[in-house]
Amino acid sequence: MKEIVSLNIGRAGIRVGDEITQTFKQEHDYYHNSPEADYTDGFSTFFGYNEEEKSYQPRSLLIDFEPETLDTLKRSKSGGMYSESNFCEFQDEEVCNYARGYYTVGEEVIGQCMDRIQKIAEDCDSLQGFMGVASLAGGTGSGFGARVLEGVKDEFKSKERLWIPIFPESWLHTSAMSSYDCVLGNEAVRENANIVIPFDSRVDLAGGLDEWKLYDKEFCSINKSIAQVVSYITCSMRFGEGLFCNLKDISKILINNSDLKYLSGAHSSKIVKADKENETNPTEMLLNCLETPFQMIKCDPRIHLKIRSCAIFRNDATLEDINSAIEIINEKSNMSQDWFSDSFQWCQNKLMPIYNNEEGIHQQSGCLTLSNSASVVELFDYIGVKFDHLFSESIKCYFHHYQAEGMELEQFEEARANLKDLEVMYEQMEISPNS
Ligand SMILES: Nc1nc2c(ncn2[C@@H]2O[C@H](COP(=O)(O)OP(=O)(O)OP(=O)(O)O)[C@@H](O)[C@H]2O)c(=O)[nH]1
Repeated sequence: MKEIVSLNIGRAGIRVGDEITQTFKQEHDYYHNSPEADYTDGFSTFFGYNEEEKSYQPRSLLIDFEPETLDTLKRSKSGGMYSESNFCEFQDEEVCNYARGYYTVGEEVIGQCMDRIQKIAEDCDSLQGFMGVASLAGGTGSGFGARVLEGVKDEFKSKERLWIPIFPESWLHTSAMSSYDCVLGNEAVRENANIVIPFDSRVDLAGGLDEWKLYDKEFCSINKSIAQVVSYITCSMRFGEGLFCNLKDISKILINNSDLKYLSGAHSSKIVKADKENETNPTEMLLNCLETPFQMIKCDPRIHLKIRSCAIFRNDATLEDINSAIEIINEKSNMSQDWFSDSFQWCQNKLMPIYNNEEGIHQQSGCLTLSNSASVVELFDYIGVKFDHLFSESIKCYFHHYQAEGMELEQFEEARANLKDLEVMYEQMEISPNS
């Protein structure tokens, strides 16, 4: 299968990236002997054989300026999966905000970083693209993440760029300037990625993932749920057959206008108990995916039009059950009949996600929906209002920190105006979906 290079930038990017890697590894180990899975081929999508170490290693680059996150990872249980070639550490530089990450500090090291990415890409037989994860609320994730994404776009023009930006929840902000970083970082993602799957730290996934508690200090539950969603999206890229056999398929199926490339996920799942007592049927799961608590961005999905949408089932339900679930949703959702039949696609993968807790390893039966939907406007509105709050004051709060790094007022105004334009584009599409 064609390879994907993972780029995990800043603290959140590295921690989420590690959770994704662990999830992949667990699934591949678990299904190693399954006749349905092509282990060796599919495993190579995200893992490569390291001749020196004589072992498979994640095809990832974990990038940070502060040693703490990487040091903690190296000491952790999963640390042994990586080798030094996975780490890109630029120590002793405080990044603080987008401007330092993109310009001052970023400028000094982007060359080295791109050399490392180039090297990983050269080791691939047939690279299909990149999958980046970074928070937009920190200087490294937003600013240096933007620089790396831009570099990847320039150097690997024909390759796919799937970006997973993590948007902050206000009380988790590490810096008062996060609202600026978020809008500036999002502007770079909008311009340089070709598929964007945002995660919103405000979401309450408790409804969807009742085994996990949200807002634990170490972000374990939200990181696990992001990893689960990525596991669904890449399932066919790793195990074959399904909707998204490569990154290009995501664009083909869900993006009909390259300006509208933000995809909203919703996920519902249940641990499969031996007695099947707790089992949730596909209709219930699909209906859950239309409810607010199951969304990856905080929104009411029922009031927004979905331009295109798909469902990925990972369960052992019969085709009859899935078809009847889709029929029921067709009647209940806000999709018009014509539009639904043209644009909705689904697939089933019988290899279920693996869930690990103190009681052992379990399979999870679940469903993910991924939609190109105007509901993302609710997220844009949230970060836009926060930005305006800081920026509209006559003193333009904190702007001098960015100016000191060489940024100009016009860049702020442009990023904000482009965010507004994006909102308007989605709103117009909602009014006339076929235009
Ligand atoms: N989902 C998730 N969010 C996190 C995690 N760690 C930090 N965050 C959030 O990410 C935002 C800050 O981004 P970080 O990734 O810590 O910062 P950074 O990109 O390393 O940038 P600097 O620290 O400024 O150099 C804050 O909103 C944190 O609450 C994590 O493991 N998972």
